[in-house]
Amino acid sequence: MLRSCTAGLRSLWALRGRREGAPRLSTDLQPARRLFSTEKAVHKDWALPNPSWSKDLKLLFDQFMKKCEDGSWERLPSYKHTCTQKNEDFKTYFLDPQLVEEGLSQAQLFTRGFEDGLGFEYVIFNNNDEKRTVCLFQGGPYLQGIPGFLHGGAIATMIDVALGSCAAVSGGAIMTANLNINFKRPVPLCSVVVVNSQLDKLEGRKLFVSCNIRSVDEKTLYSEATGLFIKLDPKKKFNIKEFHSSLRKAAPPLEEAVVSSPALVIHC
Ligand SMILES: CCCCCCCC/C=C\CCCCCCCC(=O)SCCNC(=O)CCNC(=O)[C@H](O)C(C)(C)COP(=O)(O)OP(=O)(O)OC[C@H]1O[C@@H](n2cnc3c(N)ncnc32)[C@H](O)[C@@H]1OP(=O)(O)O
Repeated sequence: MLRSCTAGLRSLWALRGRREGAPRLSTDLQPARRLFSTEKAVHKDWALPNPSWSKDLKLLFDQFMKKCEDGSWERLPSYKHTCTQKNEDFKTYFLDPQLVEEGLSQAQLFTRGFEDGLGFEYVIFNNNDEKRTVCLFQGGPYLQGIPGFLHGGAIATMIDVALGSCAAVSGGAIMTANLNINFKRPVPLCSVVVVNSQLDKLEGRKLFVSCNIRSVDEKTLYSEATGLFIKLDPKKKFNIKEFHSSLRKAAPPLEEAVVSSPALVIHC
């Protein structure tokens, strides 16, 4: 397992133009490169193969793309910056327009904020009739928890995204109210896993969903989870503008803020 991860890391370094055995560059330690204006204009769909995808991930991707041909399955696109109709609807109905212009200009989707192969590589396929989704996920080296394995928070994030997408297909604008996860086996870093999610029950505004995470050969069950997602009520707009401006008023100098106030770290 560790050997395959090392191989994965080696190919990732190769992709980034780094020679094996070369001294570690200080740039390797820096956070993922941030792009703003150009990417916003391009609206690249990130749920498509890139050179960091392993053979397993590409194979599974091709199999599901074949299933899409008769219309029973569809690939869900994924963007760093909001541009799907669902995201636009969310901003229109639930957020203050001024906040969208000012406060969210640098915002990007958490799971798409890493360079190719280093973080979350995934694609989600949806089967509308069966009310289920399949998420193909390869967790990169920046998602490490215990050496050689994925961080539990990274797994939880992927579960949230997979279950959330399954719920959003039926429910539209939704938010996670509850997640319950059983971590049964550690997930090897850089391996490919399959997250199978399904909508179990729809009760008013409540969507009950569940999923399991398995190895590609289906022999290993890594995790099982259930989630409750709530369809948002347009009458209850989120007033995060007030929250932001009250933070701005109370903001101490940055160095002080980073040390003393976790809320301000989020704000920055
Ligand atoms: C062609 C197809 C295209 C499809 C494209 C799809 C593409 C994919 C798109 C998108 C993918 C999405 C993937 C992203 C995933 C990430 C999501 C997140 O990370 S969300 C951030 C974390 N979550 C929060 O921060 C929420 C914080 N909580 C809240 O804001 C509220 O509590 C909220 C909105 C969840 C509910 O508040 P209320 O005021 O609207 O509703 P109330 O009245 O409180 O609850 C409604 C019902 O739900 C129950 N409920 C609420 N919370 C509950 C809980 N924790 N446990 C049990 N029941 C709960 C209540 O008891 C009530 O039930 P009774 O109707 O009375 O039966």
